[in-house]
Amino acid sequence: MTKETLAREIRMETEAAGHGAIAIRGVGKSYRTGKTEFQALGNIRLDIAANEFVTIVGPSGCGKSTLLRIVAGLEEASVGEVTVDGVAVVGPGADRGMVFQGYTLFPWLTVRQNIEYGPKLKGVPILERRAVSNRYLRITRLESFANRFPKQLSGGMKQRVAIARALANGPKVLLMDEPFGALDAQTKLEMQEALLDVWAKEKTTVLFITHDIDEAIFLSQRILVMAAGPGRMIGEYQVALPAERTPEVREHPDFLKLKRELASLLKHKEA
Ligand SMILES: Nc1ncnc2c1ncn2[C@@H]1O[C@H](COP(=O)(O)OP(=O)(O)OP(=O)(O)O)[C@@H](O)[C@H]1O
Repeated sequence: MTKETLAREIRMETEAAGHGAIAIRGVGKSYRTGKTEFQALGNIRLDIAANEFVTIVGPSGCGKSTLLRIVAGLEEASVGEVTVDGVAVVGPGADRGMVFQGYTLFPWLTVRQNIEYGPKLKGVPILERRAVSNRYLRITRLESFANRFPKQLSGGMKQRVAIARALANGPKVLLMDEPFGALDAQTKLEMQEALLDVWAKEKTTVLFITHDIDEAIFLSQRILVMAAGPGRMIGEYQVALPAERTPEVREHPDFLKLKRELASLLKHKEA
């Protein structure tokens, strides 16, 4: 190996390692209502590697959304710090794309205009913007709907536009809070496969929240279980399933075993 090749490999590895790595360091969050203080999150410590797909599950009210909003920079931690590639999060940023439940599309803009909205705000020239929207229309299989308005789309399509719009900003991290919670069962399965496809192509880091254990196992490389009082991590599971998640993976003995373990842990916590 020549010196140049070695230098290039080291550079590539360093760049890959520094692309969307999240560090959550001693994060806590308290809310004050009148004289009472409520601790929504305890002392959360968590490292998410660049390009990792991590899902958080846990009972309602355990602080999943609060944690995600802190990583997004939409809410401030009471204590502790979050960094992305070593840079402290102090507010929302284009390095972190967000997709939430429900469709936060601009109803007065077409699908293409919704996708190009972020790049346009950043002053990306029209031809470049067009190339970006073409890429994400293709990846999310929405090419023939580019000129439709959101109200002319199905729920699954709208959610695909929301994902395409988040990706069009070139985020290193995709933060998803129950993005498929409102979809019917069949569309949800299609969206899960579409998301894995996008993730494989775009190499973003994904932090995903869901109530659906099947969804968590199907999508993730790692699953974290949270409990309330105050919100904290009580379990961590590596998902040892084939990297390529075909529908058959749902019948895999390891899938079913993990499903039973997670269900039992969550049931115990909610009792
Ligand atoms: N702005 C706020 N003011 C006061 N309390 C809040 C606020 N936001 C969240 N909480 C409380 O913090 C706790 C965690 O809320 P959070 O929405 O993070 O839970 P969650 O795990 O995402 O729940 P769900 O699964 O139902 O969405 C809850 O008890 C909630 O009532």
